Amino acid sequence: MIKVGIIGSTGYAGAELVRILTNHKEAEIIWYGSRSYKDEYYADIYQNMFQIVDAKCMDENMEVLAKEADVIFTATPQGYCASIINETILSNTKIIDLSADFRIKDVDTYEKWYQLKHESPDFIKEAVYGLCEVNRDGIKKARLVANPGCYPTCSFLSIYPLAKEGIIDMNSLIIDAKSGTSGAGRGAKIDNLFCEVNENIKAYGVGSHRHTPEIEEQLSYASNKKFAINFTPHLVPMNRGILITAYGNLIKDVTKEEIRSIYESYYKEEHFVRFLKDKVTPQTKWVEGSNFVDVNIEVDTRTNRVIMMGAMDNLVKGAAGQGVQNMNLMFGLDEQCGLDLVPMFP
Ligand SMILES: NC(=O)C1=CN([C@@H]2O[C@H](COP(=O)(O)OP(=O)(O)OC[C@H]3O[C@@H](n4cnc5c(N)ncnc54)[C@H](OP(=O)(O)O)[C@@H]3O)[C@@H](O)[C@H]2O)C=CC1
Ligand SMILES: CC(=O)N[C@@H](CCC(=O)OP(=O)(O)O)C(=O)O
Repeated sequence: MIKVGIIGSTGYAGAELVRILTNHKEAEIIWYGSRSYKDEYYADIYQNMFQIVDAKCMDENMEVLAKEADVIFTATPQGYCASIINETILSNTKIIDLSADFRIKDVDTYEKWYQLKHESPDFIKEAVYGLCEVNRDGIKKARLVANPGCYPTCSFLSIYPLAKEGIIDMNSLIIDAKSGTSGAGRGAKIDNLFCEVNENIKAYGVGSHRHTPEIEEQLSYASNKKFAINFTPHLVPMNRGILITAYGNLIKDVTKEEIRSIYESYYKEEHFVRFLKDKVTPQTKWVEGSNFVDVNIEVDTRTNRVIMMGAMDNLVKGAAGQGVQNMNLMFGLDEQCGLDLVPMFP
């Protein structure tokens, strides 16, 4: 059994880790980390876990936890993981960080976009970006995995085959993204109050969202080019889900059928990426509660652009599910272990 500690187990991403790992046959949660609910029963905070989880929350003590746990998930705000990590911890356990602390290789870029001083820049080089579909071999050997961001995961997997094949002008890329409010976490914020979100839709972080450099960096590795994109997220009145619609100018003379066969060849072995049938547009409801990313494309011959679409559950493939997928790889398990989550509908 893999012994798992979760720091931030009372947040939305942490709670989703608890939900998934509770059903994982090879893993056992030994530490429900929380500062605010120390010594309280986890199931008193999340009553959906009544008679399922019979454990109390514990304040984090990384030195002790690192000795007891085989892997620690940090489902904590930006800056936390970088503030606690050290060689002693990493020589005792593995870390899967759900925050952005180790996703961006250039420390100045991280500090500029996150407005935070990075407290452990020495570990950035070692961290493996935990996008299993592209970094499988590195993840298997990693001690520290930077779990990708939710918008970057959905954006990247929707665009990756065309970036890799050099079929679109990367500088022409525009990503329009939408997210449910669980993406903003459980902390009380005026922007996420019912009256602010319900019956409403708005763009935010326009031209300045912190996921922009993460998407650019990962797509630059795929395309082998440096470029700048437009990325505009929107907050929509639903609990879960991310929808991406991306636009790029075609720079090769290819047909839609050829593009479809490229996607099919990239994703035919990828269990969690479902390339949909022609004309079927991805929907957040079709992936809710699951680790799937649904992807499709359309070619607009009138404008010579390809339109790339993706849908995903931000808390599963966008956070906890991807984290567990990484854990499975790091411990030599079947990548799908514990992730046979059938999407719920309606
Ligand atoms: N929500 C989402 O869809 C996604 C989230 N993520 C990332 O996952 C991480 C957690 O996000 P999310 O669950 O949404 O956030 P929440 O605000 O819902 O949860 C944050 C958790 O961190 C704990 N916490 C807060 N401050 C500290 C601190 N200083 N030290 C230790 N623990 C702290 C809180 O618990 P307590 O006060 O009980 O200790 C809480 O459990 C973030 O880095 C986020 O960017 C990534 C992808 C998607
Ligand atoms: C709706 C909403 O507010 N979403 C969050 C992104 C989700 C998240 O937690 O960011 P990471 O994936 O980088 O961890 C935001 O825009 O900041």
